Amino acid sequence: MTVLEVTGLRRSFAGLRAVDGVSFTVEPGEVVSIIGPNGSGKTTALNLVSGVLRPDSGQVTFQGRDVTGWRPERLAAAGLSRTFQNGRVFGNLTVAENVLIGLTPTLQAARPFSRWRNVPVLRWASLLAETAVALVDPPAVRRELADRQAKVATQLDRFGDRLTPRADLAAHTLSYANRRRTEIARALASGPALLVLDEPTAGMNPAETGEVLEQLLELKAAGQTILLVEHKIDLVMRLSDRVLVLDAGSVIAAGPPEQVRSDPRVIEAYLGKRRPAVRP
Ligand SMILES: Nc1ncnc2c1ncn2[C@@H]1O[C@H](COP(=O)(O)OP(=O)(O)OP(=O)(O)O)[C@@H](O)[C@H]1O
Repeated sequence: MTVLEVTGLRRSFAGLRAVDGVSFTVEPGEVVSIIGPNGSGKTTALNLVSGVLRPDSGQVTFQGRDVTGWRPERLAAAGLSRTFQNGRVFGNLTVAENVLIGLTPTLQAARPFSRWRNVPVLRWASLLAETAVALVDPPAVRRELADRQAKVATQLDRFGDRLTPRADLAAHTLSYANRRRTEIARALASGPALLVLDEPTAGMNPAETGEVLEQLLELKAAGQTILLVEHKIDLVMRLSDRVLVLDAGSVIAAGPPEQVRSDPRVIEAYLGKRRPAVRP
């Protein structure tokens, strides 16, 4: 079954068409990258897919379900996790606690009636049940929490010795690259059907970028389906099965990396905009 199907997605800001009729699919096990010049609508497209923004029109179908307009936490529980362009971790929580948060959508014993959270009247019952369980601390919840610790360790180990020795440090003490790794580990913790990454190597030096690329290639080899926005073309070329090129909110090219790279419209979109307007 197609993991993600986006049809005719549109979103304007004060008359500016940031995303203007974008359609694409992501199949199981695929890595699909969205590239394009600055301001072409890449992050807005990710925000529409992951529920951070509501589309003006168009449809988002995730694993066969129409999820258009769903909030990010509901999408996370359904199996769509994402990271953000600037890296968002809770600075005062430890690295392990940050990753633990990523497991919240998968909790069952500790979050009874969590299905009711999306029903306006019943969500209070769900919150009350959660509070009661936290106060009583039954054995099933304790077992679930112990199981979570093991899952956190697995996620941290994914990043070699970058995160595991720092598991108990507050996230604000980490280097920028390690904060980004923590964010990816958190997004992966719930075992998402689709991992959405917004510029996972932004602000990283070439060595750090190469390391994250290797980790993403490992994830891909393990069958993880990924949708990403990225500016670093070498990484996109090595990682992607398909590349989607946006310009001024529209898809101007889509296909395998080599095909897209030599597409005259893509070269024009990139190089045309870099040419100085006035020559001395
Ligand atoms: N919340 C907002 N309010 C107003 N305009 C916005 C908002 N978000 C995005 N835009 C505008 O929409 C257009 C697309 O922005 P977007 O951030 O999606 O582009 P991008 O391709 O991700 O850019 P970059 O590569 O620089 O991150 C830009 O012109 C931007 O200024």
